[in-house]
Amino acid sequence: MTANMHAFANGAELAGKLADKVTEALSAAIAARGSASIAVSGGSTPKAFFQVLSSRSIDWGKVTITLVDERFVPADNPRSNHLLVQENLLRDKAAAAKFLPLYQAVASVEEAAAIATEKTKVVSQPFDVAILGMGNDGHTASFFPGGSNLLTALDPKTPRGIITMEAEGAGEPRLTFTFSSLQDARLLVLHIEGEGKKDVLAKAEAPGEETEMPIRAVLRRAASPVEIYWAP
Ligand SMILES: O=C1O[C@H](COP(=O)(O)O)[C@@H](O)[C@H](O)[C@H]1O
Repeated sequence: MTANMHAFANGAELAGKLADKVTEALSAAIAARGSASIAVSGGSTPKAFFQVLSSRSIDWGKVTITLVDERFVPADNPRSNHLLVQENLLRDKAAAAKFLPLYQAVASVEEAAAIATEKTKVVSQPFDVAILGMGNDGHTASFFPGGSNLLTALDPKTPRGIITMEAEGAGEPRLTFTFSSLQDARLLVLHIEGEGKKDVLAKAEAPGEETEMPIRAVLRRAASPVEIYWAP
C-alpha cells in the first residue's frame, strides 16, 4: 500500500545502509521473540549486500535464512540462488545461521514445492525480513509475466508456502514463495540497482495490469510498507 524510496549514491553505500536496516530488524526480532527469519532473493543484485551483511554482529545462531525463490537446480549449479547465498552470505559471522533451501533433490518441481512448504512452515508466518528483487520484465520473486501459476501465486487467498512457476523468461522451472507469504514481512524491502530498473519501477507504478508486471501486486497490495532501496 505504501512505498518509501531510499536512494543512495552507489551500490556500496546502499549495501551498507541496507545491512544496517536488516541488522536492526533481525536483532529486534531476536529480542522480541528469541529468533529471527529472513527470506532473500537471488539474481545479480544482492551480492554486495550479502557480503556486508555476513560480517554484521547479529546473534546468527538464532537466525533462519531462506530464499524468496529458486530455480529447480541443485546447489552446485551456477544459476542456483542457494549457491549465491552460500558463497556470499553464509560465511563470516553469518555462517552460524540456519539455511532452509527451497530446492529438493526429488523427481518433480511440484514434489519439491510441497516438501519446501512443509520445511519452511516454521518461519514464514510472517517473515521478519523479506528482500525482494525485480527483473527488467517486472517480475519479482518468481512471479513472471505469463507464468504458469501466476494468478495462483498472486492471489491473496492462496496460502503461505511455495508453489511452482514456469515461464518463457524464467529459464528453468522455479520454486517461489506465494504473494501471501511475502507481503506481510515485518520489514519488506525491494532492492533494485541501475537507471534501467528505476525506469522499470516507474512503469510499474503507472496504471496497468498486475499480470503484465507482477511487481505491481507488491507495490499495490502488500500489507507492509515497501521499502525501496535503489542506487544507480
Ligand atoms: O530470477 C531472478 O531475478 C530477480 C532479479 O534478478 P536481478 O539479476 O535482476 O537482480 C531476483 O529477484 C530473483 O530472486 C531471481 O530468482
